[in-house]
Amino acid sequence: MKWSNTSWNNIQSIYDKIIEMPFINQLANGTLPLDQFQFYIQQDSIYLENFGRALALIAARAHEVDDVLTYTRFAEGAIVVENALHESFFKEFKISKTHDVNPVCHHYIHYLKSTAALDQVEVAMAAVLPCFWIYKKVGDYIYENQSVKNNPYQQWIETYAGEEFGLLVDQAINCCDRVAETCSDNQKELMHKAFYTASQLEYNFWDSASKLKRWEIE
Ligand SMILES: Cc1ncc(CN)c(N)n1
Repeated sequence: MKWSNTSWNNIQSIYDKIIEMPFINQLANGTLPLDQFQFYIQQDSIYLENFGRALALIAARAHEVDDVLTYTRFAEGAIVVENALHESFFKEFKISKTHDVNPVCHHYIHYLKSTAALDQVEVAMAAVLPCFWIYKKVGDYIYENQSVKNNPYQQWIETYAGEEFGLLVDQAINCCDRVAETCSDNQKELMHKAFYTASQLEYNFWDSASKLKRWEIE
């Protein structure tokens, strides 16, 4: 079995919980409270910049030149393309920029950057994979189960359900499968663990937005 199939099987229960989350269901039917979406986009904008930095670190450390280019493009995509979408959300939903990073976003971005800087590069590739793959699956799930017209969050849905994003996701999955072939069983296990941890963080990221979760002490 491919590394990616085993890894997805390991996180299937997390994914099942994600698509049952009120945040995801309300995003799908357009009823997500505005303050939750605003909070999510504020944190996600911080997340994307740092996700881009983690991807650039992976690019610098990749063994194959093709992977250097691929992860450089991923980094550019996270900062330029996805963040451009956020810029339009900032205007449309009257969101103000913030530098206040909430606890989950803080944990997630520092987990990705430290993994990208210090762990084996194959493990870092596995750690960033849920950011692609889970968003694609969630985007597709929402797109296929849409029941409303004029959903205010339609642009978000179309970004992640779109073909363009799907091609990037396939590249990220294929890269992990290819590098996993060069790894020992122990290293592959570390890749699985990184994929699992980042998937837990994806769940927690949405959960923290639905609870508008800030630091207990500010
Ligand atoms: C937290 C998070 N994870 C993933 C994505 C999709 N790149 C995102 N925008 N935000």
